[in-house]
Amino acid sequence: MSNKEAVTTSTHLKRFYYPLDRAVEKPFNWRQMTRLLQYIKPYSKTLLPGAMVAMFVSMLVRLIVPIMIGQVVIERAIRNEDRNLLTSMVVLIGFLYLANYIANRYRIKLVNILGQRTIHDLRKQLFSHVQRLSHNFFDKRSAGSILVRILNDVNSLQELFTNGIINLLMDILMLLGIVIILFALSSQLALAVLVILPIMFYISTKLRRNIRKTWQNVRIQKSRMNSHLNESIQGIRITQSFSQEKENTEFFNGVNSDNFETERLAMKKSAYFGPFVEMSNAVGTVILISYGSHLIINGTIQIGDFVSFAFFLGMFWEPISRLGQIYNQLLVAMASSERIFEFLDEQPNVEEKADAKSFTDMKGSIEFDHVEFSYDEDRIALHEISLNIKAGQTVALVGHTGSGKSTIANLISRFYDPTKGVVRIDGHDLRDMRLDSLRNNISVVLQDTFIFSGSIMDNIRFGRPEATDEEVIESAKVVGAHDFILRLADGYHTEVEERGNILSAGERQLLSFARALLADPRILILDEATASIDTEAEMKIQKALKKLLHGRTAIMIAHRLSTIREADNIIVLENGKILEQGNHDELISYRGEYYGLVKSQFEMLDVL
Ligand SMILES: Nc1ncnc2c1ncn2[C@@H]1O[C@H](COP(=O)(O)OP(=O)(O)OP(=O)(O)O)[C@@H](O)[C@H]1O
Repeated sequence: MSNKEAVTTSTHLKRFYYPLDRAVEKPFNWRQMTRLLQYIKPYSKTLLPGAMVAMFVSMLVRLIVPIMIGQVVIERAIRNEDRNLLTSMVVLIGFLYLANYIANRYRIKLVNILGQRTIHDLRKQLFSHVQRLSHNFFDKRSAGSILVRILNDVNSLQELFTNGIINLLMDILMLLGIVIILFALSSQLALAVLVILPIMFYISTKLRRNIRKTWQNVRIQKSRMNSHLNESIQGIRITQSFSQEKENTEFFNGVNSDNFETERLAMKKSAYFGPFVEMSNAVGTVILISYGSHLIINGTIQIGDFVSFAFFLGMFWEPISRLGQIYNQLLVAMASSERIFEFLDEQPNVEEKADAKSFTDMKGSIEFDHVEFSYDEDRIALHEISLNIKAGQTVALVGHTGSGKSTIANLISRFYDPTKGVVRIDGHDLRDMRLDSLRNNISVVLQDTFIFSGSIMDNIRFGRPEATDEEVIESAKVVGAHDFILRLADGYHTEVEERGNILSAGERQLLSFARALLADPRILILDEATASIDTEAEMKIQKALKKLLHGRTAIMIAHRLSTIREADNIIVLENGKILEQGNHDELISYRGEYYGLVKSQFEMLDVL
């Protein structure tokens, strides 16, 4: 089955399929390989030397023993019936094999630790780097595709780091050693036996390439299945609410069957390889026996050499077949590492200057000075925005969906930099300031509050990890969350699973207020939650809000008139431009867009 076939079997599943992560392997590239090897460098003085010594010991034993058997045991001890020599040789060979066993165990242990450490380091570096990247990086990618890189791509390097690199070295040296010895023992016999090598190489390369392709398909299918599962579980509530379980199951069955089919094919093809290597071995042995015995009879070689030769020939196919496997690993590693390095080379758009200053005692005045911004080159999200927000003021941003409200909030937190113009806080251009000192002074409360898995206590403490339990409880009391928290099974220690599904929308909102209050920011950005909250909860939230806003600069993306009315300044946006601004009374008397908005809300209430 070709790549294309495998991918299009379930065409309805295109959405679970990340084009970025398609290439499963890439041609070998030295520059990339050198970069990969850098990850082993920290262990070049600790784990690597031990593994190399162990590898050499084991190689030496495996090369010496067959020679000892041929030259000493057969040609001297047996031929001369020297029992003493025979006994000491048996003991010596026994010891050598024991040394080989110890060296192998030691090598495997060290190489495993080496592989795991490098993978651990790489994943750590990748995660902390990705975490620092700017919002625009995440805008362009699905969470699934980022997940695939941090998990699957890094995993696929593990095999290379654990066994691949050391085995590669060992197999190349071993093969070289065997060929030299075979020719030294009998060049005639070596030539005769190795005649099948090019044929075997040709067939095995073809076979391997074919097998590799089928495994590529398996990986693509697995990646799709992961993505589908991820989306299905995350979106289970929507699926159930639209009664789409049956369709969803059909989707899953589709991917599952594709996965089964490709895996079955891959297994079937892989099963040819082992017997093929054995077959080559058998052909080699037949040539060895027929031609070798002829050479013994006419006295060209001795029996001892013949026996050693047979031993080495038996050892010859193993490194050859393993080298093919390592080559595959290398190609897969090339594709994975290219994607990993692409992430690592990605620089945050929002950069911090080397001499960036910190805010000390931020007051919280905000200024937009002729700010223009676009997410994409072809669409401007904010046009020439100029506004002044005094420290401690509450400003409501009002406007139709897509008018640019969240964009303004994003620029204040410096999740993006303006394309033109300057955003200032306390008179400082944000681009001159340290990001942590800016964001430590800002709390963002989003409409869809993100609750992390952990206890209620941990979740409130998120913005200020050093806060004491008493401080957490106090902030929950201030925003009126204390009562509902006490009603939960374990109070503040109740475990809320990822996204806080056990809490109601209003409770989640109160929790996020407590979180914001505890962080004690100078600037608060609130994306107002609306629809899901009943009147009683809304009143509670309004009360909580008052406490939260007290003494801070607040930017509210407001939908409810009750909130907007209280704001010191209301900014009405349309298509990224400021249409009008002023307080409620001023804007009502102006009878513009805002007036229309208020009127339509009242009309709606009348209808109700
Ligand atoms: N990450 C993004 N990448 C590209 N375009 C974006 C992105 N976020 C928003 N936009 C676009 O920028 C414009 C302003 O969006 P913004 O989110 O600021 O609107 P909003 O007023 O907050 O809308 P809403 O009330 O629906 O939240 C819209 O046209 C939107 O499509």
